[in-house]
Amino acid sequence: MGAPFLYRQLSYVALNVSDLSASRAFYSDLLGLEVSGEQPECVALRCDDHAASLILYQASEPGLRRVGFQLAAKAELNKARQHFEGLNYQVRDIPAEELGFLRVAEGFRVYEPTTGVVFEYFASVMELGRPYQPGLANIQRLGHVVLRVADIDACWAVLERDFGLLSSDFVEDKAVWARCYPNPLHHSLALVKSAENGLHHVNFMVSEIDDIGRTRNRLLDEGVEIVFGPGRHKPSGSVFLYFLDPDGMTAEFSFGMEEFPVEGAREPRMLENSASTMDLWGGRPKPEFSSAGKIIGEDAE
Ligand SMILES: CC(C)c1ccc(C(=O)O)c(O)c1O
Ligand SMILES: [Fe+2]
Repeated sequence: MGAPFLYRQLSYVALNVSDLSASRAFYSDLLGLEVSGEQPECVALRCDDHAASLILYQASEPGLRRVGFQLAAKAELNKARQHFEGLNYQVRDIPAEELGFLRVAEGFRVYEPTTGVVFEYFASVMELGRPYQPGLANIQRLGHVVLRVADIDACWAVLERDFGLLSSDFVEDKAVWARCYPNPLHHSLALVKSAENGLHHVNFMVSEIDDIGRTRNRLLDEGVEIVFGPGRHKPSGSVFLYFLDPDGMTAEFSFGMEEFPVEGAREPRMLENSASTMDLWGGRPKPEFSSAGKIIGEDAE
């Protein structure tokens, strides 16, 4: 069956944070994202020419609030809406009072039923006049978001069937890396089997391998905890570094990623469930790796 609607890209990730000014400082002053919008209870930051790559909301508990996907065209947004309505999903318009801050023309939100993650869809999002200027690190773009999921088979069945994601690789009963067709990136979203649902990590892609090493040293100097890496992932081939944000949520910088053609893409590979699939260089994550961040469900927003 063909794709139910066409994606463009993972546009932004929204996190709840327990201390907005500490997280704002971490993502802007330490990582190099640029503050692109601010309200009393939330801050938008960007790492490309669009208005927001990461949105931070002051809240009592840290966690994943929402993921925002840009679709390929307005016609695809209409198609997606009809698709979800046809499947009896509750489709909610983005509230009018939020459109200005998000700088999107229109869109809607749906809940992924197995995890409660809010998916937001829009087609038209504002590009800012002044290009994003990488500062501390050459961040290219928001890369991907990964979820911890208790029932990985059920979650993947829904994401593939209803949300139109394609698998690029998987480890049976352990992980799925998924792309949003026809975006070429190996994955924009991934699932890792865990005891309970939650945020696993948010990834930012850098354009120079030196940014991985330099970031490691800069973050160590600033007392930030590195929890895994530097290393190289087998699935996408990227070189990675994971570290903790002020709430203990995990962020990743990565360099390089396999890209898929629109037509004639290779089949998803079934990869071995082994430490070297996650790090070909033989590293091991610390226990704090991907341990913080709940999924903020419908009632909490
Ligand atoms: C360890 C995590 C789940 C992981 C594994 C592989 C890749 C990749 O191939 O790019 C990741 O980005 C990950 O975050
Ligand atoms: Fe990742």
